[in-house]
Amino acid sequence: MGYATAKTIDADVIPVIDISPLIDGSDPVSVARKLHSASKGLGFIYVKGHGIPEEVIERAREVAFEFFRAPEELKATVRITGQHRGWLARGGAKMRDDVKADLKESFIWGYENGADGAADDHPLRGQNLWPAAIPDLREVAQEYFQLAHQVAHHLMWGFAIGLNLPENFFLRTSDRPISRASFVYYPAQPASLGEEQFGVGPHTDFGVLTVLCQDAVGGLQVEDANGEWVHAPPIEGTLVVNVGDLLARWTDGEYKSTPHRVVNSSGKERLSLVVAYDPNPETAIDAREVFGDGHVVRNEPITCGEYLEWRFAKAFSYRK
Ligand SMILES: O=C(O)CCC(=O)C(=O)O
Ligand SMILES: [Fe+2]
Repeated sequence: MGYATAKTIDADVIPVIDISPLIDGSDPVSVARKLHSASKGLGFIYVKGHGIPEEVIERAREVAFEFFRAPEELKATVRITGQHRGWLARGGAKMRDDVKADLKESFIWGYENGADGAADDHPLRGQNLWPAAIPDLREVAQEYFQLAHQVAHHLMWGFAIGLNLPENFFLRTSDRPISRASFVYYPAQPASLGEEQFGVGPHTDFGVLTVLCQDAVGGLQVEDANGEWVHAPPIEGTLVVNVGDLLARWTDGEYKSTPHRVVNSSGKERLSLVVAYDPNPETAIDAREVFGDGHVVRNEPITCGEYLEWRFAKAFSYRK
């Protein structure tokens, strides 16, 4: 198989899990068991029954396309800040030092706490930037964020149940979450760009949990247990949720954060809505709290905020 090609997915590798019995409280335990077993596998899950209305997703995609297709001068009015808010132009993200920069562009914003706006108490968050020329973007983006963030909350609740922990275990310090969201735009990628060019290069996600809404175009690939790339094609009505490095660390490797990448060879533009869920920055990521004091940790405890700062500094040239 050539470079950047991938195998067809096997349903056991990335299962589809209906989380509505977790959300409505009718059968949280059976959902939690499925989440637990998927997280110990590849850590990628198609989530259905998530409750985000299709109209909200459609509106978010429309406004995101309006932004990305706008002239550079407009996008430059919200150029990315040191606190990782705003427009990250093509070439601004590199998943490893020895690879080509990603082809994607992103618009990134952070969690806002009602009328107070976004907190400004950590190097990785601060005021959001909204383009004046696209007045709908703010409301539509926030609406999607709130709903996807709620899905992340339900899932964290489910993971805690699956690990036999108190159900609010992962959410004890999440009133000022450092969660952020992005609209991610992948231009069509002609083969002439070469086999080492990716929409987003192979990487694992830094944070606790990622909630991804891909469109119908396809292009996401996940590395399976044999080190082969498998397609994670769009499945209508589902979100793709994946365990990030911090949740893997919190569970001392029991839950897996698996490399993935995007190759958009469709000939069309592709758009993803991404919410990265993380709790308050001071949250201790300490596997002893999960497995008990007697547990010998493989990964030293670290706070969520310290860990993210370290990872962001490595990945984004504008922060160097
Ligand atoms: O757009 C996608 O399908 C994947 C995006 C991704 O991996 C990320 O934003 O971390
Ligand atoms: Fe990712």
